[in-house]
Amino acid sequence: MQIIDGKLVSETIKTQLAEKVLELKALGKKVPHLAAILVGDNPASETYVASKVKSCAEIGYNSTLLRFDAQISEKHLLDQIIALNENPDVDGILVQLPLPKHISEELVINTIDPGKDVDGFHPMNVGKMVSGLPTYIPATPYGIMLLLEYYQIPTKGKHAVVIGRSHIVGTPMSVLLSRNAYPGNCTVTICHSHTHNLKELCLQADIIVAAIGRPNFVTADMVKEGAVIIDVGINRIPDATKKSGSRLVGDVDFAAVKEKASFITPVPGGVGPMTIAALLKNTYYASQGEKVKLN
Ligand SMILES: Nc1nc(=O)c2c([nH]1)NC[C@@H]1CN(c3ccc(C(=O)N[C@@H](CCC(=O)O)C(=O)O)cc3)C=[N+]21
Repeated sequence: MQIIDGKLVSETIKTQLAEKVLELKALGKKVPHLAAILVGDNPASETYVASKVKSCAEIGYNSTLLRFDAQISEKHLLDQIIALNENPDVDGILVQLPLPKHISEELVINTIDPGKDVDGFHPMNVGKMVSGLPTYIPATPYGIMLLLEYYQIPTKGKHAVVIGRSHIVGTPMSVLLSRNAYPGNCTVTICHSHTHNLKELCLQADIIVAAIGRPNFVTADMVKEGAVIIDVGINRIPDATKKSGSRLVGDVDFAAVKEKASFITPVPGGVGPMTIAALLKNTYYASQGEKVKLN
């Protein structure tokens, strides 16, 4: 069994991007600039946005963090996005989700210039991804594809079971795993809350992508010997032994499942850091007027 080191791979990618920034600087060109919008004071969102901004600084990108309180009007938020769309110095725009209930996520995403939509959530970019055209790929599935490639994990003809059908992870992941390229060419089963025979399907899986948002959802009795396990979960659970009073766990019972897996991503240190690395790659492409080409 091999533990997939997402922290290491993300650092490798960040080092490559930092070198590209130095090249741009040497040519007297502008460095990539990511603008992040954070609405409200959800502590998890604050942590994620802070680590995105910190990663930008580490590799030499510019970043702007725009913070608004939860009561911001939808109109005012949309005006901010339009200003970023029109600002030629800004290459990538990220609106941290979830948003307060009075703001339409759909309207917000539709307002972002598709050329600056480094999250890959705009319907035009989703459409391109589904059509197999170069575009910005949502950061979490993109990060997982980069991990599969880095570890040279075989995917052709494999049965991949994706648990969860969100627009951010499960749906794009299933599209990417079934595309005609490497990584890809999997036979994909996408499971969700209405799936009856989840355990049987999982037992047939060569690759399981768990993106449900429930701690210890995938247990050892659901996993075939030698399966590849990708854990997208980020669940904070109470832990009295920790100073913070809580600890981070994924959707997979890591301790038991790792005994059966051929490859497994830990939480933390697996998919999470890769989400940030993939976002930074998208931002680089956006700054160069390019789209992501998955090999
Ligand atoms: N518009 C938008 N784009 C996003 O990409 C987006 C979002 N909204 N909303 C929330 C989710 C979540 N997300 C994570 C990023 C990094 C880690 C990460 O670095 N995790 C570390 C640990 C972090 C910790 O200790 O809390 C790890 O797994 O090792 C996790 C989760 C991006 N998201």
